Amino acid sequence: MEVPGRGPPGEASWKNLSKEELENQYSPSRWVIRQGAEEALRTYSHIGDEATKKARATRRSLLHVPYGDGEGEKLDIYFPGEVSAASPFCLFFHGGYWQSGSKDTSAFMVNPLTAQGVAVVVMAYDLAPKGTLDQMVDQVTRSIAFVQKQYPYNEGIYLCGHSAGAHLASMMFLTNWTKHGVTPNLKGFFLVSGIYDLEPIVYTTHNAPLRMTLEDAQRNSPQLLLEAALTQPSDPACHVLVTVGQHDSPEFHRQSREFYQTLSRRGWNASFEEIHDVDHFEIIWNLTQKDFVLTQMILKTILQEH
Ligand SMILES: N[C@@H](CC(=O)c1ccccc1NC=O)C(=O)O
Repeated sequence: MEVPGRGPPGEASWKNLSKEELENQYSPSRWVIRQGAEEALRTYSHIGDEATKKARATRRSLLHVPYGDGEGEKLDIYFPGEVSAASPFCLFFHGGYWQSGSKDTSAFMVNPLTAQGVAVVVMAYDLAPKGTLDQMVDQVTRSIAFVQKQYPYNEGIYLCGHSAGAHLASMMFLTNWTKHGVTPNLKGFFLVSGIYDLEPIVYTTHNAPLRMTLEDAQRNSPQLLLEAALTQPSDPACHVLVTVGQHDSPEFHRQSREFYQTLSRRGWNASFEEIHDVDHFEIIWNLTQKDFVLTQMILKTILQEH
């Protein structure tokens, strides 16, 4: 598909980018600085794989728990050492442009969080081309409702998503929970290097398996939906941390900044942090480290509130 008509001159708009430049801006691996693109993607999978093996070997867990009837609708729950149904829960949504990644290689944050009394849930959703954006959003919604029903005495549910996973988490700002029979005890969002306006993606090669039309992209863009919504935050105390890596591309920076601004205007208790000296992948794989600045921000937010 051709990139649509150019935006107004002078306006910093993705519509003024050439097709090649748009592809570049939305290819995170081309922006890593310490490795080549391929090597960065391999390191990301390797660290995810090792972190998951370590989490499964050292933490009490429930693996491949069905949250729905679909074949792919499974999640893993990792518990803190002190077994208590009342701990806070952090749900992680992996990235990979809605077409790659797996819960079985995404337990990055499990060890440092469970060590501090936080249960971590890593969920799987149906990747494209099997799953559509609408289905993935529905799966994420149902996985959260499932955790709330299983652990009604939780001390808060926190959502953390990376890249495409941050998009899926941020669609929850717009969920009407009534048809799910439960309102989750949502206390915070950690949105990491996310995409909140899907329209530019329609014109990149990433859309080949997704097959999003412009309407699909708009219906699934929290940036547009929140701008148009008349809704207020369901819980004004619920904290939203929008973060982006210093070495993420300018378009990723713009997406995060604009989404943070919209959340603030809509009355959400939001903050924005550019994480120093990390790229799109380091920002997540460093969550395996308890001393990483973002791990500390997440822990501080969760532990302050209960
Ligand atoms: N082919 C993509 C891969 C990618 O974007 C990605 C890989 C792993 C986790 C998150 C990613 N980005 C967004 O979801 C790239 O250019 O880096």
